[in-house]
Amino acid sequence: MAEEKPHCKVVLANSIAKSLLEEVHDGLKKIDRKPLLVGFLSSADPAARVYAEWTGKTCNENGFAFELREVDRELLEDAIIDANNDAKVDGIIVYYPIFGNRQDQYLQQIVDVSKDVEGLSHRYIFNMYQNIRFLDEHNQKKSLLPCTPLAVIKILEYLRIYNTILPYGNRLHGRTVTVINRSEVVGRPLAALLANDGACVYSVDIEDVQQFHRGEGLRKRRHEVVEKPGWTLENCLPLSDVVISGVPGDKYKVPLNLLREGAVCINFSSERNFSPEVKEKASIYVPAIGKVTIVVLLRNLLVSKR
Ligand SMILES: NC(=O)C1=CN([C@@H]2O[C@H](COP(=O)(O)OP(=O)(O)OC[C@H]3O[C@@H](n4cnc5c(N)ncnc54)[C@H](O)[C@@H]3O)[C@@H](O)[C@H]2O)C=CC1
Ligand SMILES: Nc1nc(=O)c2c([nH]1)NC[C@@H]1CN(c3ccc(C(=O)N[C@@H](CCC(=O)O)C(=O)O)cc3)C=[N+]21
Repeated sequence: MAEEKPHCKVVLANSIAKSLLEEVHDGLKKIDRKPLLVGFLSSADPAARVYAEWTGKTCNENGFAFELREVDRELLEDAIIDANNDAKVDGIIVYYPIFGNRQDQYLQQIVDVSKDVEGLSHRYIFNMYQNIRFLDEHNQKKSLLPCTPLAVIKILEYLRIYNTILPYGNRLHGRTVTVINRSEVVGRPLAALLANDGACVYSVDIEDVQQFHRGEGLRKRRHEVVEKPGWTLENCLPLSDVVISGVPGDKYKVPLNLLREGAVCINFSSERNFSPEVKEKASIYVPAIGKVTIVVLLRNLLVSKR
């Protein structure tokens, strides 16, 4: 008998973005004018330009104004300060990499917290790692989460990896997730967020493997990190219900032979980290997430205005 096609469901970012956009449209109705998002492009990275162009398109199609300011990187600091002080500007995003070193982190912190839609201001990142979910003591103002990690979470919610039978904050209890990338903008915050929600997370970078977890019975209030000396993907992948990969460059491929049968695979790299054969083994495959990230950006802008 001929073999049937593999039963992998490929979920595209577009369908997930659509359900989030409805929420954004509802939020827009509650404010009296068209919000203005300003993007600063001083990066030579082609991915940054493409991302900026998509952001503009998504804004225009959904009732936001977007202004792209292309400035020389030496003038960027003052340009950000001007936007901070301009009451007409509701949100600011600065595209990276610019200098590709610690100066980028310095510039990131120049953006006023109230206009930071990317959620990378120190205050937001601190709250995230500490598992503090609100900015005020009355739990009225939500602390923003970094866009790309939050986009991944929205995808996991959409895919029902988050179990809504469990209380909010513990909905990943029992899930094991591998995150391949530990950058300060995506991989490390993502591992922390998933672990704060109850998952056992293996965070893999080019050097080593770390485990992020709230401990047996989720007794801890926030995640702890332990080194896994000698561990590699060979140890993590066979244990993982979900594999999230974001390795830059077109050389890298996740070793599919190590994947658990029926794993959920998500790629956030600009390049495909999973070869097409992933569909032979995965139950769900999400090949790219950029469109969701942009909608989360708009959602963050609205949340910060509340
Ligand atoms: N879809 C989206 O919304 C977004 C996508 N990206 C994309 O994600 C990718 C990563 O971006 P960043 O985190 O900013 O990059 P980065 O260069 O700062 O970090 C790369 C990470 O991957 C790890 N890595 C590299 N080679 C590896 C290997 N062979 N095995 C295991 N780990 C390895 C590094 O150790 C590091 O932790 C890029 O392609 C970028 O364009 C970035 C931001 C948002
Ligand atoms: N401040 C800042 N924040 C960023 O988030 C940021 C940045 N700077 N600089 C540039 C990188 C790059 N980046 C991507 C966005 C979407 C896709 C992506 O996955 N896009 C398509 C995939 C395209 C394809 O089909 O190959 C999609 O989701 O449909 C990739 C990469 C965000 N970045």
